[in-house]
Amino acid sequence: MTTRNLFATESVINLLPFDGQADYYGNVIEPAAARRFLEKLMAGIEWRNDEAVIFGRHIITKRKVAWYGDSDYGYKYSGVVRQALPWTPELMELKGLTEGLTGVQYNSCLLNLYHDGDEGMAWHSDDEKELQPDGAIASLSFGAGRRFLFRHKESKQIVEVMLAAGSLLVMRGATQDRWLHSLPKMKKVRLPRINLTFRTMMRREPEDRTIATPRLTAG
Ligand SMILES: O=C(O)CCC(=O)C(=O)O
Ligand SMILES: [Fe+2]
Repeated sequence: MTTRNLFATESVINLLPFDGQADYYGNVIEPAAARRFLEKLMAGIEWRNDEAVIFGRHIITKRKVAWYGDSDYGYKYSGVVRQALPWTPELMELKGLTEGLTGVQYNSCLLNLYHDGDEGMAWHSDDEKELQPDGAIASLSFGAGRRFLFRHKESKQIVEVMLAAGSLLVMRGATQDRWLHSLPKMKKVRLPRINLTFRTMMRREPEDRTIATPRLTAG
């Protein structure tokens, strides 16, 4: 598939005014290739509803998720340990592209499927202890353009970006420590969006190979 590998780094913009770095690379995948990736990911990923027990209630989200990674990762969620699924060819290709652009190696990918604008993700930080501290989290978007917000934990300052199909956003350094982020609902959006977040998990002992999934949130 055609991807734009040569990318002018001067067109990368850090969206955050302080306390972190959120590099928006804009579109790194041509529109036609981004559409093909969307179709392949829609059909080829083992999507499942996110679920958890919160305050004793069993919650199932409309949003779907999937977890892929190097062979030996698992994560524990609601008392259930799930294994990372092995990389698909599309995910390997996108991982390679992302690694080339960001200069970081990733060992896992959390995928989100928002069927339409009624689904989103509430404020959170990706600061699970199993993630490499201050490690980069690289987010590729396909399908419907959606708003993505940052909110500073102390000043409450908001930063907004529109995540277009084929675009790359990389959160680095102190970003998770100092800022929350969210994907607000957009009622007018009727088309699906798929988001891939490449992450680096820390290696753990075999009996303790667990990671946390992102918080269960709206959508
Ligand atoms: O869908 C997005 O762009 C955000 C996903 C996200 O924040 C996450 O999976 O932790
Ligand atoms: Fe996140």
